[in-house]
Amino acid sequence: MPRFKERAAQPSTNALNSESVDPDHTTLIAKRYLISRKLGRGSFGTIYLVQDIKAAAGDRLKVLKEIPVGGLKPNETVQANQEAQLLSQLHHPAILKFYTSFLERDSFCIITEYCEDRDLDCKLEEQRAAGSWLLEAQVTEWLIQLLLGVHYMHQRRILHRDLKAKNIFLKKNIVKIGDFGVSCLLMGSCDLATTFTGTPYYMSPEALSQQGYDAKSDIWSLGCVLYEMCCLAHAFEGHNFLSVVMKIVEGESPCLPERYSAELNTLLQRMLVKDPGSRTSAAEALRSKYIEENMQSIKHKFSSMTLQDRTSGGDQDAAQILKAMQRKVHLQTLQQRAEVQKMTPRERMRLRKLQAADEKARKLKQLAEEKYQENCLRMRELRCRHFQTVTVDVLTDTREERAINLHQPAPPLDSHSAGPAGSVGDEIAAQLCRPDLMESDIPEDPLTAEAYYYEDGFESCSEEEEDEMEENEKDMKDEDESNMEREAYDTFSHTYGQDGDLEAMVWHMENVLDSDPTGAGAEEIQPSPRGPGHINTTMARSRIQRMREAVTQRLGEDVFQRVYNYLREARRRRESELDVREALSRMVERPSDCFEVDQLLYYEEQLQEAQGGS
Ligand SMILES: Nc1ncnc2c1ncn2[C@@H]1O[C@H](COP(=O)(O)OP(=O)(O)OP(=O)(O)O)[C@@H](O)[C@H]1O
Repeated sequence: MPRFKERAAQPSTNALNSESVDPDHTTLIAKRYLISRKLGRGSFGTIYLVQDIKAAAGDRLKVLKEIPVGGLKPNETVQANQEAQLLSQLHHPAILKFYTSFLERDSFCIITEYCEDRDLDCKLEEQRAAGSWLLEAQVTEWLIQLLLGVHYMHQRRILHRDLKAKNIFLKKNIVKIGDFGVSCLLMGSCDLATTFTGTPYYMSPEALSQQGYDAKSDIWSLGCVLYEMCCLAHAFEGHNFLSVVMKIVEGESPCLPERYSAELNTLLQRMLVKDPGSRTSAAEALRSKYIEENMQSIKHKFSSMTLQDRTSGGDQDAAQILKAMQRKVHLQTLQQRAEVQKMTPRERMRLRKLQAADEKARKLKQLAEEKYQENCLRMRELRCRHFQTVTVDVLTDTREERAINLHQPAPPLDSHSAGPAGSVGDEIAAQLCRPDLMESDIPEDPLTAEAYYYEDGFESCSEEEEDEMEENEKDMKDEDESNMEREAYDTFSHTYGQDGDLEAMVWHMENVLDSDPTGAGAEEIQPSPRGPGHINTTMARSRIQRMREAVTQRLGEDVFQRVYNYLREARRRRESELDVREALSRMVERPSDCFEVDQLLYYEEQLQEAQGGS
């Protein structure tokens, strides 16, 4: 029984069960997310629009994907959290931002960016309904963004496994691929992820014939999306699950209609090559002449759009200057980066240590300055108060007492604090200030504080430590690059809001266009095959259960059971597609409605096999 139904029975305690459960929208999830409304239901869980009350204004709308997981084992949770941590560190304008994930009341929750313009599937449906086509310029613009996003993820060894129009979102005409890397995170085992998350129409021949899944399989799916953008229909259609599978594995790849250029069609053919070894990669596709030429013009278009936005209602010169400054900062960063890359690992490590020391010294100096100012203020106050006391004493004390007060200064504390001819007030103030100094151990003088840190901290790094650190050099370099990307992305998105995506896209296009044209160093790293991995049968079962419920609802309990029993036997007897279609048309009005029953049987078979093999 899925969680949602269980939850509906106890509305007062759950915010995640339906649109109406939390009418006041007052229940906080994970202490920061307020449900605004339900967006839809997917094959794994339900999607909600939420308000992140801890986010900055203007950045509050996010999406919560709630996936019922039942009793996940602790090791499954740990693995999911590690994967989630990795995904949250990725930043690309064409990749739907994955913020975080957590477990809440037996549900695995994922928080992502919200795309108000819905998904590509909806967009294509609108075109179909209006009887119109997408212009090639629009198709190419989206395709380039998709290739950039896929290339970025493949370089980081992350596969999608379920690329389809429904997983591509639109935000102010920028496309964003959702659920990248999420299938493995949910399924625990990547093999099982391919089987249970892939959508048949987009699955590659090698994935369907169980010959493995790699980066090229994602490219096949992207080819299917390209075809769909041009023809508003699936690249491989069929009346039932098996006929679609047969067309993908054995049939001819379709061509684009003549209203699209031969170059775009050639690219499609390269993406739909049956043999994954001969199929194009995202990096190769991005280096093709057709894509490069279009990328140049899209880059100029995006650059001028951001410039225009900033100039509307503002000073054009200022925007030009801002743009030039941005470019300069970008170039300086690249230049500095190039210089750093020329250094030996040891030099780079020293530079890093110096930079870290500089930063700490700067902070200490700032702290010392603040303390210094604070002490000066307190000294002035004390002097002032003492002066008042002395004045009062002068009026009230006896003559002898006055003599002690005025002519016998207190013994100096030490040469440092007493001062050459310190007055009584100075001495008392010094005495009172001293405990502060001893307490913090930070020299009062800002310059001394700076030197103090270098003496104390920097030299304490031994050569052995340096050697050890050198081993981590590559990891740190990768981290640096990823930090740079994140900083660039954060700067773009925080400074320019929606424009940030355009700016970031231009930045990524420039990187691809400026990269070595021979392709050296641009090779995509094949995603690392994971070990056998445990099989998250809970997720697979939950996926099957949800599918069964959805089909039963559509066909009705009785019809579903009849179709299910018939298809199971027919598949076992290997009946021909024609016989199956005829038999199904006697049971239901539209045999195509049984597509998912077929798929369900396939899933059940796969799960049984996986369990037997695990
Ligand atoms: N980040 C998002 N921004 C806006 N709408 C979203 C977002 N994520 C999902 N949706 C919407 O929520 C609904 C369900 O989405 P979800 O991705 O779970 O299901 P799906 O794509 O239909 O199926 P599957 O689970 O097989 O991918 C869809 O209508 C989708 O457009």
